[in-house]
Amino acid sequence: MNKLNGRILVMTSVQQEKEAIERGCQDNRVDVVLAGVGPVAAAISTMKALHANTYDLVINAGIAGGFPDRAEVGSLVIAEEIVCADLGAESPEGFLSLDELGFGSSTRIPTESSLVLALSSALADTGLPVHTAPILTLSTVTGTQVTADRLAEFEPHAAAEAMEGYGVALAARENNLPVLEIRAISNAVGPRDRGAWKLKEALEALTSASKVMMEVL
Ligand SMILES: O=C(O)c1cccc(C(=O)CC[C@H]2O[C@@H](n3cnc4c(=O)[nH]cnc43)[C@H](O)[C@@H]2O)c1
Repeated sequence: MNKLNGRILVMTSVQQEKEAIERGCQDNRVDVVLAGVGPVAAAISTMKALHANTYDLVINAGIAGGFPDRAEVGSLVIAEEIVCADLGAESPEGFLSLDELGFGSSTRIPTESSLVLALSSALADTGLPVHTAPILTLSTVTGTQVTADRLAEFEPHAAAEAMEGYGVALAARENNLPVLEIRAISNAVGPRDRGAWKLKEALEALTSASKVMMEVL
């Protein structure tokens, strides 16, 4: 696969994630920028970064919750699609996305499939556990089994949830740029147990993924 000829913007929500990524990718083609937490902060920060400099690819990278039996703690998930999972309306029949409500603004943004394939096979070749699946974006971290089950049913193939992907992807789309989302799983999606989050393992996986990313892109 040809290496990407151009500059890469990596958006990450918190400083620990930024540092983990920078440890893995010391490459002058790459800027790692703090997005803040949540889709709105991420969209605004990404737009600002894209106005300040010229880039050819936008990546959202960080830690995430993994759906049990779909992505284990310590594994990596590469988004084949970025799905905004809480923008819409509740109804007695279940959640209705913005698309279903007919507002015409898609809550699903595809990622760059050739890069997803190249990156996931390179990560698998290095022995890192990697899944390719939709990643959900939510404004609220799931903290109950009821919500976890609802989301797992809403998007049966989603492997992870995080809080920034959709915001970053909207800004990339607005600038006609391809987007990727790469997440290292720190915790299971389910009843809140912040003490059980494996931050060190997830941040190490993020560093390993960043090294491979720079070899591939
Ligand atoms: O407390 C720390 O030391 C620390 C170190 C690194 C990262 C954090 C974060 O809290 C990052 C928040 C970031 O992580 C994503 N995330 C992680 N797990 C989930 C989840 O289960 N559901 C949704 N989002 C998750 C999210 O993108 C946050 O922005 C703390």
